[in-house]
Amino acid sequence: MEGVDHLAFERNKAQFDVDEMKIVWAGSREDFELSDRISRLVASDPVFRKDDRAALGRKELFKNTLRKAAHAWKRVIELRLSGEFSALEPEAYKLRAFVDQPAFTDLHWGMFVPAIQGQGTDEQQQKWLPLAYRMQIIGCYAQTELGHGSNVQGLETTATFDPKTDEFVIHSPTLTSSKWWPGGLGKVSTHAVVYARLIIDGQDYGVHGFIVQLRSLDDHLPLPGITIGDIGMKFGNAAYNTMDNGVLTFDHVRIPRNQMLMRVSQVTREGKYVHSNVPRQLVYGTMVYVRQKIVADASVALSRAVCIATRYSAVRRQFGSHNGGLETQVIDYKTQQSRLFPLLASAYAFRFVGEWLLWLYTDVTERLKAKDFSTLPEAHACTAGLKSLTTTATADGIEECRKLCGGHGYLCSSGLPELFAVYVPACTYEGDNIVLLLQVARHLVKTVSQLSTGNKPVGTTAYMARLEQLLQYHSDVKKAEDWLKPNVVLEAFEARAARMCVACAQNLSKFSNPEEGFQELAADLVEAAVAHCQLIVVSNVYALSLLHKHLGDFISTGCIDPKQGSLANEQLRNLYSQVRPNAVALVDAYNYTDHYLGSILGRYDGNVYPKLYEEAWKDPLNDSIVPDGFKEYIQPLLKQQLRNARL
Ligand SMILES: CC/C=C\C/C=C\C/C=C\C/C=C\CC/C=C/C(=O)SCCNC(=O)CCNC(=O)[C@H](O)C(C)(C)COP(=O)(O)OP(=O)(O)OC[C@H]1O[C@@H](n2cnc3c(N)ncnc32)[C@H](O)[C@@H]1OP(=O)(O)O
Ligand SMILES: Cc1cc2nc3c(=O)[nH]c(=O)nc-3n(C[C@H](O)[C@H](O)[C@H](O)COP(=O)(O)OP(=O)(O)OC[C@H]3O[C@@H](n4cnc5c(N)ncnc54)[C@H](O)[C@@H]3O)c2cc1C
Repeated sequence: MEGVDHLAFERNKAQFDVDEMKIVWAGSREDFELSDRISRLVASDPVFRKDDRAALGRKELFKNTLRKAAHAWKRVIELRLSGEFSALEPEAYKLRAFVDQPAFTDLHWGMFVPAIQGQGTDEQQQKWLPLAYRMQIIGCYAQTELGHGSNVQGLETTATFDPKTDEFVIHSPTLTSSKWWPGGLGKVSTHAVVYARLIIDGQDYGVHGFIVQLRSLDDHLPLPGITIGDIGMKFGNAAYNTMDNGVLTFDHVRIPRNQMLMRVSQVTREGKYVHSNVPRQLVYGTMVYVRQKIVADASVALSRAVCIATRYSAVRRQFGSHNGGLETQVIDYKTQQSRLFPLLASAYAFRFVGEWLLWLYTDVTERLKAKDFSTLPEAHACTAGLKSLTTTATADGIEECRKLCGGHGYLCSSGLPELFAVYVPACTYEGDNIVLLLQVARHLVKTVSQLSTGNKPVGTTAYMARLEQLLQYHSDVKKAEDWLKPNVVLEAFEARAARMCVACAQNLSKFSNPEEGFQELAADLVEAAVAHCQLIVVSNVYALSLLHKHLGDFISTGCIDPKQGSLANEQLRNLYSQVRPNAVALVDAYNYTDHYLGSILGRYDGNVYPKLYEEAWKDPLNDSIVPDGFKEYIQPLLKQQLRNARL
């Protein structure tokens, strides 16, 4: 019934202050109040309706996205929201809070602006950023090509310096050098940061970033030498098809020398290449920035799915009725809890590790300003590893939440299919997850190999300094509740990660060619990297469910024995019982509006069945009782069969 809270009985079980937890989840009271204000404004603004997307064709869908993005920008200005979040929050988040679907603004604010901020000189920032902030130009990040994405050093687009005219000639020498995938490129962006091989006097200096105008600011037509378009439909119906991922080729396009991003390296008027004594990898800085953002993004996406699945699991009853009484809530089944509650814990764990990663990123950014590159390897390994870990867990978690909702989870009106389709490319963009884990493995193997040189490991690898102790370690857990002690859990995870890393390093040492060994052992190295990244994220409930899931590692590395493994599982069940009365309150703390969730199963009031039934009739297929095509194709067949039967 309208207005009745069908989940009130669940909310009354909460054993903590939900309003306080809302502040914890938002990060601060100010951020809670601002995000609460924006989400309610968006929910009440008809421009931001989301329930029509499944029925729109690609062109209508895209046009609608442009309309939303323009309206969102106008509202951000009207409400003077610009700059209100913490200094590090670009406009992207305010716009994303309004538009809540992939749009060109993600790349303008999330990559084009940060690339200029991170790799542009002060003069270049002074020239280009005001234009970008006022959206007088719209930018994208054009790095990936048809033939290369993971292998950035394999990019083929060239930027050849012409000393006669003091220009770079940007060119696509091969079909595979076509820029391919950049979001916002296909139909909207007027400019791009283009990654190309710097060529001076025939010498190749590797990949650098260049600001290139793509379209006229008058009529939006492609400039001479530019061929540009959309790469076509992607996975899912609406999903990422609200984004114009594009294809772009250059036919000897000329740009002024001062449009090469020159904070890291410079080219003088005479054509001399100057590489200031900074790591060449700073050219990858934008990717590091977005990877750390993606970790926070994972907690948002996973919490949306968990919110839907938790509320619906409390509403859904199946089996268990005695003497005509109520059937059992599916959230009371231990199997449902063992699948759902670790995801609930993961959403919180990823939220908190995302805050820590933002601190690490901010710290390394400050150090870079002081030419202190000491924590750059740690920042690269942590952003790469946690981006990989959290996006894989979130993509798998959203799919698990769909399954936790049974048949109704497969309806678009559950919100889960769309959430999955929009989210899954996160395992690929900003770095394929396996490629990134191999980066972490390189860092770990290097750390282990340097232990003998007296190089003290720091940061997230500091536990490697206690290698001798960790290699002798065996858990002294005697009873289930011992697994509730944080240090007991932490030591088990440290020992597992250390032993898996050392085993890889020892096996690598058997190869005369280290690169050959690395390739041969890549699968083991990835598992060691996952163990290290999980150690970073570990928190009680999240940790024990991981320990149970990866029990084989813990036992095969000798950290724990089967009995201790079963005690961990027993403790996990006890924890599920403690989470159970708080489950609905824990997802209420995300403070998502029904509009933002876009899910009938996840409605705050739990009024699922009447709304599911009501929604079904809105489907265009129900516009007519007899569907188009029936009389044309099926009825003649039926009548013919009937005639045949009478003969
Ligand atoms: C609102 C939106 C705002 C923000 C985003 C918010 C949320 C997220 C939501 C949505 C995201 C929005 C849109 C997504 C759009 C997607 C965009 C893209 O996909 S952009 C393209 C991304 N492409 C990649 O990630 C490519 C992956 N490949 C690489 O990074 C490199 O090729 C690789 C690191 C794999 C190899 O590089 P290479 O130069 O060959 O180095 P090598 O492996 O030899 O290592 C040499 C040396 O360098 C160190 N190193 C490598 N990378 C880095 C780095 N980034 N930083 C620091 N150091 C690095 C490496 O460790 C090694 O060191 P040692 O020599 O061993 O010491
Ligand atoms: C939705 C979406 C949006 C995107 N937006 C942008 C954008 O705005 N700008 C941009 O520049 N790019 C963008 N990209 C491109 C994206 O960055 C690349 O697709 C990504 O980096 C993966 O590279 P790839 O496609 O070359 O994959 P590949 O590297 O070809 O991966 C294919 C397979 O090879 C494996 N593999 C590759 N190398 C190794 C190795 N050394 N060892 C072991 N296995 C390996 C991978 O694990 C994977 O299984 C986007 C992509 C998507 C899907």
